[in-house]
Amino acid sequence: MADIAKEYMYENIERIANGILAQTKHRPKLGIICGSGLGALADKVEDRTVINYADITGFPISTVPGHEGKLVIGKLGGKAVVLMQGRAHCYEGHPPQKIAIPVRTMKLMGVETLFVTNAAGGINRDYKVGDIMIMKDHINLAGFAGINPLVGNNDDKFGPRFPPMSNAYDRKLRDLAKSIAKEKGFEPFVREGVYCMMVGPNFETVTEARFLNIIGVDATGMSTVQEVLVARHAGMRVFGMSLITNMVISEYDVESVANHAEVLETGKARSKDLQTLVSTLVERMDL
Ligand SMILES: O=P(O)(O)O[C@H]1O[C@H](CO)[C@@H](O)[C@H]1O
Ligand SMILES: Nc1nc2[nH]cnc2c(=O)[nH]1
Repeated sequence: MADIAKEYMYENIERIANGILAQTKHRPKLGIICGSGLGALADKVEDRTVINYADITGFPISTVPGHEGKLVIGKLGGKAVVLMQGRAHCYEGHPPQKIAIPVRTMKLMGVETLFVTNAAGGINRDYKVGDIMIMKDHINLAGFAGINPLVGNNDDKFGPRFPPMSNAYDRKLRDLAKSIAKEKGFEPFVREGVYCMMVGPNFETVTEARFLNIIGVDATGMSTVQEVLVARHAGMRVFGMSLITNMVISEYDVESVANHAEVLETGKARSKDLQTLVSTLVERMDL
């Protein structure tokens, strides 16, 4: 089996993690990854240290609008957090093992729980643009094609060779999020469902949309799953939310098409509610 490239090795990730910790007084146990257009949550982080990904040697950089590329470390809901304002994606040319770097860095910084958020296209026909989907499970469709960050030599220091994935999304956190949604009057637009990762960067064809619907997918995107695989491999607790920024077109000959500008617009429109959900969850969860 091929050796792991130096940049993905434990010692390198440890170096990155220690370098970040040396720049902040905070010792976060919670990590949050903000998806397309959802980085405004960083404005709620107090007493913060901000580091550009570009200044962290070895960190994957995002080239996509709506992904600021900043690591924000500080206090949210009274708890120390490390928040990623934007993420890198495989379709930008990063190998999946590179997508693993930020999650493993957080783990070696002491993070035990990871929140992931993303913008996603609605596949479930009952969903509407602006709905927030609590992630119950995922399908790693990219993994079916061999794109999986856990492929290659396994370093047991990161986690076991064969990690289970049947309970990837923490049930207690999902229940807490649902009860907060009820209390805040968000129930009409908060769902729970299954996310599927496509590699992208193209949006889906009509037949792909129909296929995803048939196999039980509720929403689809081009990220998140790889981060969750790495986090669960490392024994981290995971919670995820998708903002439905558009409905994936599942009828032939429809004139309108999916586009990233619409994704960012919806992000802006619903981002306050998403921020409220996340920050209240952070405030109330055990860490
Ligand atoms: O998953 P996030 O990073 O939120 O972004 C989603 O939005 C972009 C497409 O508009 C893709 O990058 C897709 O994955
Ligand atoms: N694959 C995919 N990713 C998205 N991200 C936001 N919207 C979409 C979508 O419709 N499809």
